[in-house]
Amino acid sequence: MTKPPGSLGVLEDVAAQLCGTAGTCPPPLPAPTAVAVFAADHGVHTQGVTPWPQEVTAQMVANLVRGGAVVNAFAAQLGADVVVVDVGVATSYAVEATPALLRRKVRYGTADLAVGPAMTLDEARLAVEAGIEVATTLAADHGCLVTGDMGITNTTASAALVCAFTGASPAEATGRGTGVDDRTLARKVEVVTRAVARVPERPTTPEAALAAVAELGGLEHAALAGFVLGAAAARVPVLLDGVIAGSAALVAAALCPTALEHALAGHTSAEPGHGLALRALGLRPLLGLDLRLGEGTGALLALPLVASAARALRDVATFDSAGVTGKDE
Ligand SMILES: O=C(O)c1ccc[n+]([C@@H]2O[C@H](COP(=O)([O-])O)[C@@H](O)[C@H]2O)c1
Ligand SMILES: Cc1cc2nc[nH]c2cc1C
Repeated sequence: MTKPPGSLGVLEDVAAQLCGTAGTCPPPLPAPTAVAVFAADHGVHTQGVTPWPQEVTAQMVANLVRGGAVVNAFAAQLGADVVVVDVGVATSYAVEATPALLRRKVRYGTADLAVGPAMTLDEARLAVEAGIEVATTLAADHGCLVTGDMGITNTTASAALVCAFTGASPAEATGRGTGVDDRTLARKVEVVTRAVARVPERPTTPEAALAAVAELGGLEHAALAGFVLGAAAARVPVLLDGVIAGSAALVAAALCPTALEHALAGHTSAEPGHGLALRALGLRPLLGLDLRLGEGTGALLALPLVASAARALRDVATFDSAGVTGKDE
């Protein structure tokens, strides 16, 4: 290629990874792209760990399906499709049947992870399978999958998963989520501490990973773990969003370590557990914009970088074809 070796830095790693995922060089463009926004509610909401009412999850599902959320605006900018997947929304919403909403509800919100298992092993497995199914279906006509999430309280479950899978302390891994005050943050750390104490540290087997996500997770975390596995099995790159996807990717890595070879980290969010998860996974985030929205927004912003990495390998002339003299050896 007509450039000094290594001059595209991290994008060269991205390009090589895209080749490995597709099994071809140059790689296909990461297009068309689909964002799957996994939505669910959390019993731990009763502990007062977020200022937002639980109903906001259902209300945002309706907003996402109508195209009014930030992720819809970012997806429109890039020509990406947005699909909302209800794996566990607790309250009702009035949305007509549409391909933009997949109803895959496993249960109406999890149980309170502060006091006991968030869900049963069977429910965790069903949510993982829903994620695999959605990825498999989307991968049939998309060249890139993007993770999204919507779930009031889900940064508490994310922090608990990061602690369990990385060994980080609750104080390091727990953040302000949507923007909680000091008292709420202290309560959140205390809840995460109690929950993590019930789980054996650093699950590495598939059985232990499923047990940990059942104990601590949200239904969207389990589904996102499945989504990562499904994308890998279909050999389509999966671009991860924020701390919810990052903590779910820890579950996916314990279910099937090689699946993460097909994952890219779009950004690091402001939530401290996210950086901890990415470091444990060995994933380098493409952007760092202090985002803390979720929905898939940060991952989508990184999509043009991934596309440019593919373009470089596909379109750039070689020294021979362009008649450019190589460097002296
Ligand atoms: O993506 C992130 O890293 C991220 C960081 C902070 C908040 N969020 C979003 O905010 C919601 C959860 O925040 P909270 O404070 O209710 O736990 C949920 O809908 C997430 O998508 C997302
Ligand atoms: C309004 C709102 C939108 C969101 N999108 C993702 N998480 C969210 C949380 C809230 C509160």
